[in-house]
Formats: sequence, structure tokens, C-alpha cells
Amino acid sequence: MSNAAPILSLRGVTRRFGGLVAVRDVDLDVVPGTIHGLIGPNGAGKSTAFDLVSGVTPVSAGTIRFDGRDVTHLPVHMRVEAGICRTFQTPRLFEAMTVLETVLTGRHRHARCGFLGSMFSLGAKARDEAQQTEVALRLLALVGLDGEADTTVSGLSYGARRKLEIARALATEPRLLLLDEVASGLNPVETEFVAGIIRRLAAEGMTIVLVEHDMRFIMGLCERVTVLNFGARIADGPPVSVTGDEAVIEAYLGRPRTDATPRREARRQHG
Ligand SMILES: Nc1ncnc2c1ncn2[C@@H]1O[C@H](COP(=O)(O)OP(=O)(O)OP(=O)(O)O)[C@@H](O)[C@H]1O
Repeated sequence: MSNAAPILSLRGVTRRFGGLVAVRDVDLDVVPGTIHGLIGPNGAGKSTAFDLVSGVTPVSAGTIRFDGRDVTHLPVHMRVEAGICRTFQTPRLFEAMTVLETVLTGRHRHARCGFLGSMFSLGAKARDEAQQTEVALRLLALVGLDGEADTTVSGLSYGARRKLEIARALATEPRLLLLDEVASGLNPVETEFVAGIIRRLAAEGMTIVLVEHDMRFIMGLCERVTVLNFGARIADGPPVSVTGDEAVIEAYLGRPRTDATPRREARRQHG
């Protein structure tokens, strides 16, 4: 693990829904500027972990620190201001908006002219709008949607919606980007394109955490991987060591943990 202080640090993070523990006492450190994978079988607690880090859901216990600051109880918009932004497993977009308008919603906090400013200086307002639009168009070019600025969201393909969600998240200028199953439903060409965007963002210094089921995608991108199962962290390390981990293999193959000892024992006995 790098010596750099983690940009994101979870300690003892737990989330209960009634009797169900969706995330159980999880510790997690994410090194700045890296691509970190968060994997695990269905229902392992990955999206809930993102909800907790982004502030969509409150923790039941534990602390979340971002860039040395305790953000555990900050509301979503203050975490976005601090530099945390996420995408959702199912893109959450407004169907009636255009692609450009959608990205501009992410620029909201960067717009310099508030209501009073716009009343007293129409010139400044127009300049500000032009600047925000320029940034939004650059982001659309980055995600390959530059020809679609005026297209209405309802007319977009699934892959385009995923890319648009990335552009909207980037519009907030995050330092930590949480991508929830960003490659799901994409064809191989689109998947490789999105992987390229992620590599480029990380090369520019952004920290990225990926929740993903596509192992090839994870293995090809991540420096480090954390594995959850039934809400608990069962492994953490470089991708190769994690994929060879017995507990991880069992979690993915769905064998009950009580199987582990006899199977290992049997293997030893059979040389
Ligand atoms: N709002 C909620 N109320 C009750 N239970 C919830 C809620 N959100 C998640 N859960 C439960 O918490 C557990 C973890 O769910 P979560 O969606 O975080 O898993 P996941 O690892 O992201 O799964 P998947 O890979 O299938 O998306 C599941 O058992 C789920 O049913």
C-alpha cells in the first residue's frame, strides 16, 4: 500500500436496514490518484457503501473521512462541494432535458453569477453562462457525446446515458469519483472507451472507486480491490492477490463458509 495518506478512509462503517446489516463494520482506505475497485456478489453491500460515502444514506455506525476531514454526517451537497461525486447503478437523468442542460446542472455551484449578480449585470451573467457552456461542451467531448449536445435525454441509447452521467458527475469537478457499475450494459467497444476515460482521469490525478461486476474491467483498471460479502470486507489488496483468495472464490461461487474447512482439509489429504 502506498505511503500517501488516504483520500478516503472508512472506519467501522455499518449500515443497518431494520434487522438486515447491509454494510458491516467496514474499514477501507483509498490512495489518492488511484483506481480502486469495490467488488462482491449481488447484495454484498457495494451500492450501499457508495450511498454512505456520497451521503445518500446515513451510517448506522462508524466514520468516513475525506481528505483528512470527517464528512460522516455531511449532507450530499456538502460532500459534492468537498469533492465527492458519484454515479448511480441505473442512470438518474431527467428525460426532458437536453444533453447539454444535463451537464450544466452539474456546473451549478461553479456558476459565479447568482440572482442579484444577474439583475445588476446582464453582461457578467452572459459571460458566465458562456464559460459554463464551454466547460460542459468540453466534458461532452471527453465522453464522446459532443455531437449530442441538443439531443433530449429520452432519445439517448443506454450507453450514451451512462456516458452522460459521467459527464454530469465530472462537471462538479470531483476529486473522488464513485462509479457504480458504469460498464454494465455497454458493448465491448463502449466498455473500452469508458475504461479509457477512467484511465485518463486517474492520470490527471483524480481518485476513482469502481463498483463493478465485470472482472476483466476491474482487473484491467484497478491498482487495488476491496471485496465485500454479506456487507463485510473479506479481502483487500492488489487484484491478483484478491482473485486468488480462497474466501473471495467461495463468496463468488456461493458456497457456504462452513464448507471451507472440510474442502481445504480434503484437498490437503489428497495431496
Ligand atoms: N433501502 C434499503 N432498504 C432495505 N434494504 C436495503 C436497502 N438498500 C439495500 N438494501 C439491502 O442491503 C443489501 C445490500 O444491497 P446493495 O444494493 O448495497 O448490494 P450490492 O452489492 O450493490 O448488490 P448488487 O451487486 O446486486 O447491486 C441487500 O440485501 C439489499 O437488499
